[in-house]
Parts: sequence; C-alpha cells; structure tokens
Amino acid sequence: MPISIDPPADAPPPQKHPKAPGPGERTTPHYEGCRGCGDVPGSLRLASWVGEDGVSVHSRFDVRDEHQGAPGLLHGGMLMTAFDDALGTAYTQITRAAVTARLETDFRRPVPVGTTLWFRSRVDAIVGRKIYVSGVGFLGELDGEVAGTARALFVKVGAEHFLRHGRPEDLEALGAPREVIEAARAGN
Ligand SMILES: CCCCCCCC/C=C\CCCCCCCC(=O)SCCNC(=O)CCNC(=O)[C@H](O)C(C)(C)COP(=O)(O)OP(=O)(O)OC[C@H]1O[C@@H](n2cnc3c(N)ncnc32)[C@H](O)[C@@H]1OP(=O)(O)O
Repeated sequence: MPISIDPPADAPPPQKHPKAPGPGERTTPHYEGCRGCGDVPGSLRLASWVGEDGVSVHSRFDVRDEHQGAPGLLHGGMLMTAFDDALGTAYTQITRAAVTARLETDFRRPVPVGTTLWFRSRVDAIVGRKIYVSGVGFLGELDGEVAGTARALFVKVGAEHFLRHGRPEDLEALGAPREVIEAARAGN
C-alpha cells in the first residue's frame, strides 16, 4: 500500500526563494549532466521558465524520433521523465536539493513525434522535508489539450546524499575533493 502523497490542506502557500529567478526568466539548471534538462547527448532538453506568479514553472519538451515508444508516438516513460524534470524544476523556485520519492502520472492522450509538449508545474505544499508538487502537460501550447497530469513527492536531501551515492568521478568534476567523497561513502 503506497504512502499518501496528498498535500496537507492546511500547509501555508509556498514562497519563492529570494535567490530564485523572477517571472519570465529561465530557471536555474539543477545539474548540467541531467538527461532531463542538460545540454548533453540523450537529454530530453527540457527548457523551463518561471511563471508570472514567480512560483510556478512552465517547461517545453520537443518530442523527437528518439523519444518513441510505439510507432511515431512518445514513450510513456519519456513523458514521466519530462514530468520528473518539470516538477523537480518547480521546487527549485522554493527550496534546496530534493530527490523524487514518488511520481504518479496519468496518460490522457497519445503524443505524436513532432509535437511540442508544454508543462505547468507548481509546488502545492512543503511540510518538513516533504515537497508536494503537481503538473499538467499540454499538446502544442500552454493550456492546450491535456496530454497528461502528474503529481510527485520530493524529499529534501543534503549534499551527503549525492556524495555518498553518486559516481566519484562525476562528483570530482563538480569540484568535490576526493577525501570528502571517500568520507561520505565511508559513512563518516
Ligand atoms: C559538491 C557536490 C555535491 C552535491 C552536488 C549536487 C548536485 C545535484 C543537484 C540537484 C539534484 C536535483 C536532482 C533532481 C533530478 C530529478 C529528480 C530525480 O530524478 S531524483 C532520482 C530518483 N530518486 C531517487 O533516487 C530517490 C531514492 N530514494 C531515496 O534516496 C530515499 O528513499 C529518500 C531520500 C527519498 C527518503 O529516504 P530518507 O531515509 O531520507 O527519509 P524517509 O524517512 O524514508 O522519508 C522522509 C519522508 O518522506 C516519506 N516518503 C518517502 N518515500 C515516500 C514515498 N515513496 N511515498 C510517500 N511518502 C514517502 C516518508 O514516509 C517520510 O515521511 P515522514 O517524515 O515520516 O512524514
């Protein structure tokens, strides 16, 4: 039986982090090697902007041949990757690093290759380490026909999560000293 990811009704509305970009600006990438939003081979190359309210985020995903599941149609797992990234980008407007603990997706329409998918995502509530996020994916334009919806629970983590579990050479490339990585991996 999965644990509920319904946001608590009485949680205060999330506030934009003071250092987060403002309305209309591109969001800050969370990691340049990301296969959701990074400029690297195999990436969906999702691009995201801050909404007018300064809190929500909208994102663009151009669906190409390499994203197919069925002939000429977007793979469902690729749509989930796009939602994971779009929803994960929404929380960066509010708070520091967190990882996906649960992601639920409803697939409402097939998405043909060549479509541009647009997403609206927002943080619904934050309670302690738990961040409740939801989003909608639209065919062709923001607020167009709904292709899918998703909601997720992200859980805040510290640098030690990445230092302990990440591949050492990738962490070193980000500037983490080897002894710090080794200490984290040893559980110190
Ligand atoms: C110098 C360099 C160093 C740093 C460089 C950093 C660069 C990176 C920057 C930014 C990164 C941003 C990356 C975003 C990318 C897109 C998102 C992804 O793809 S993330 C990958 C996929 N996800 C995972 O791999 C998570 C794997 N899972 C875990 O690691 C753990 O399970 C974790 C952290 C999620 C929770 O483990 P616990 O031991 O810390 O905490 P517990 O107590 O289990 O959970 C906390 C609360 O959350 C609830 N919870 C946990 N899992 C749940 C679930 N599946 N459903 C519902 N509730 C859940 C629990 O019931 C608990 O709630 P109660 O506090 O008791 O109320």
